[in-house]
Amino acid sequence: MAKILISGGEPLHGEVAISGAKNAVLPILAACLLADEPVTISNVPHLHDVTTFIELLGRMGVQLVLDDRMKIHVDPRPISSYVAPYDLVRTMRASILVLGPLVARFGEAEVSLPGGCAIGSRPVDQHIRGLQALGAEVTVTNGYIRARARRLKGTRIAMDMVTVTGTENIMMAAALAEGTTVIENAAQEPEVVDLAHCLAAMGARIEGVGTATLTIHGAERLHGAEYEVLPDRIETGTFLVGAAMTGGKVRARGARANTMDAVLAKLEESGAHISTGPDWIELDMGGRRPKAVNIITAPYPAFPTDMQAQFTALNCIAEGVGIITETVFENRFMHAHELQRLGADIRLEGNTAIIQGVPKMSGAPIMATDLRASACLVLAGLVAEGDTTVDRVYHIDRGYENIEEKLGVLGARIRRLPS
Ligand SMILES: CC(=O)N[C@H]1[C@@H](OP(=O)(O)OP(=O)(O)OC[C@H]2O[C@@H](n3ccc(=O)[nH]c3=O)[C@H](O)[C@@H]2O)O[C@H](CO)[C@@H](O)[C@@H]1O
Ligand SMILES: C=C(OP(=O)(O)O)C(=O)O
Repeated sequence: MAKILISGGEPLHGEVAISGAKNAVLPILAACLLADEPVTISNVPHLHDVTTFIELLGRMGVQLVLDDRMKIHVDPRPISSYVAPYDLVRTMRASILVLGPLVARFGEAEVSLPGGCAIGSRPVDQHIRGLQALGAEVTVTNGYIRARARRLKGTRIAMDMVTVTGTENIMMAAALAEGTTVIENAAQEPEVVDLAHCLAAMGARIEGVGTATLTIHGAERLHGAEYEVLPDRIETGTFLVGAAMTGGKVRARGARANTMDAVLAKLEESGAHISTGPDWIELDMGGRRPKAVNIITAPYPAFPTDMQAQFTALNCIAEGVGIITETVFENRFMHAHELQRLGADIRLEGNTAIIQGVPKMSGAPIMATDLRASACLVLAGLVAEGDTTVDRVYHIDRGYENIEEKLGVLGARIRRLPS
């Protein structure tokens, strides 16, 4: 298994190009199933999850052509199968996103239940309930969700909790339903907004985009479109935290500050100077050690759970005590034990981590357990004295494009050790 080796101690300096957002491109790829013409998506990040989604659509018979500028041309017309099999779904939960589009456009879908993962149990009951409310007949047998419908019918759906992919699945299904659907308690994440904009480019009519109430007027058909995926706010945040932890100065190019208010506020609170432009964010730490920050994760626009691990790493070497409470997933502190191996002082109490910053950590072999945990461990390696090797880095490749190259350009001493 490939590992990443980091020799800590170098501050990050320079400019880094931000890739398209994983959590936007995956639902947008699923949305292509709704169109009756080809869709072209640009700013597609080179990620393992994207490759998996391409494989999933390809197995269904969808024609995908990737050009060298990270554009994908998706032609859904040759589709011949409506199945998302277990072997792909188990490696990428986002495969559940094909459920709504398949049943809305083709009247049937068979998608493996994703099951739990390292960060929590992650049920999909809201996806199923939403589709049932739209009139689909849904059964769950032998580990598969099977959904059928002649034509979905618009209705009012109040989600029990804010769910990102749940909102996306229902929004996509409703885009081809008969009549109007209202989703209450909808997720407001920028990636949900990006999907709504893509659907609009395909001819969907959606009101309330970016709010907790979405009104979707179902269309008879959705047509082809060209759409550019928004920049990844979590990748951006990860590099900025790296700069803050190492006392450096980094400009994230192709980043959108207006999707990152909660994260940028916490970085400022930690002592960073932040400046922004229409498509860039610069963080200058001026060689200072960060101050500890308290964080409570919650759905957008509050602080994102996908940045929790990175700020846990920051608090480890910060001045003072930082308290981090995770409210979205029940088991998202697996990185804490690995950080302790580097010398971090972390006490876990249920869904809260109490972190007493230490002046220095020391390198050690550590193991990644999930995507953001691996990013957090790499960040910790940047400041730990000596060598840190992060094992199981396949997790990081799910959501970060060339992370070691990008950090290398910023001055980090980092390289991938082949398996
Ligand atoms: C591909 C993608 O976009 N992934 C993101 C998405 O995941 P994902 O969409 O899977 O996460 P959700 O927003 O659905 O999960 C939020 C909470 O709701 C619970 N829940 C969700 C659905 C459901 O039917 N029943 C239920 O109980 C989950 O277990 C979790 O506790 O949003 C998460 C929360 O911002 C992010 O961490 C993930 O990076
Ligand atoms: C949890 C994440 O992704 P996924 O929902 O794809 O597992 C993430 O991006 O941090």
